[in-house]
Amino acid sequence: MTSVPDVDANFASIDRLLTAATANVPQGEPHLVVLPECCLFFGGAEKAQLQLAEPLGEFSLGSMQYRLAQLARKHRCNLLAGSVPTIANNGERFHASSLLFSDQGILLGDYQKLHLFDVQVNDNTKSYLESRYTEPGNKITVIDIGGVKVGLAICYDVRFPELFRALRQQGAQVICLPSAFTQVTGEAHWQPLLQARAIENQVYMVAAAQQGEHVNGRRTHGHAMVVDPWGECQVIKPDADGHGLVTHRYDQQLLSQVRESIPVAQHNRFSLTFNPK
Ligand SMILES: O=C(O)CNC(=O)[C@H](CS)NC(=O)CCC(=O)C(=O)O
Repeated sequence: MTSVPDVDANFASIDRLLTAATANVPQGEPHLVVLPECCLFFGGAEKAQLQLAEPLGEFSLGSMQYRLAQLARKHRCNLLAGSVPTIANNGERFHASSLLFSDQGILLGDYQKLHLFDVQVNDNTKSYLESRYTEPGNKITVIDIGGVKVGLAICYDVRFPELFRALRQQGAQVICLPSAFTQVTGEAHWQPLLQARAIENQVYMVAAAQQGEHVNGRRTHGHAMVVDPWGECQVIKPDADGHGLVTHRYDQQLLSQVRESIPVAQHNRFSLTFNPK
């Protein structure tokens, strides 16, 4: 997507994309659609995201969350909304939350971005300070969808392989990575990072992405793709307005075969610790 700082306009784009994404899905098969980071609001003032933030809908859904749930029901797909703002610290900050809705519109799980992008980049933005308004999360999330374990991570998280190893150790077979990579870092690092995480953990990486030039002049890299556990990539072909989708079928046999032939989980001699602050 090339999301804009206009929630309604992004919802209209998502509705159109979901129509296309679900057109050829066989009845009764579990289907997961992954949207990019900041799918509902991107390219505006960062502070605006704070104003949009809703409480995490554990008991009742906020209005953006409700609309996402309705879309999941309408299109009969499990829907991962890559990072929407949820309230943190009594409204002083927000979490970049990934929310996973079932095809019945039930909130199945959530994840808050753990690693924040406070980074200097040689582009027209120069200096990114995500932690200005965003509160990092403190948990790891793996969710079962139709018998397949789906782990969640967001964008800059992809540079921290320990998170992905932890997700694999918690059973992940698919890892979703909604992203808004910068054009400069994306050109150099996006695909090799995705392939590395897929190959070393023997998982599918489903990497949705913002792409193109946004209203505030920010440029994102795009090249959304699915990488299979062998490292093979299926890359998106966006249409003229920068939107697009790529579809891939989950192959349990391929995953098992890769894990059996190269048993890294058994050979690994390191153990992990996670320090939530
Ligand atoms: O700020 C927002 O509105 C939404 N958030 C983002 O776009 C985030 C944080 S600025 N982007 C990234 O994490 C890019 C990572 C990246 O490009 C890399 O790791 O190289």
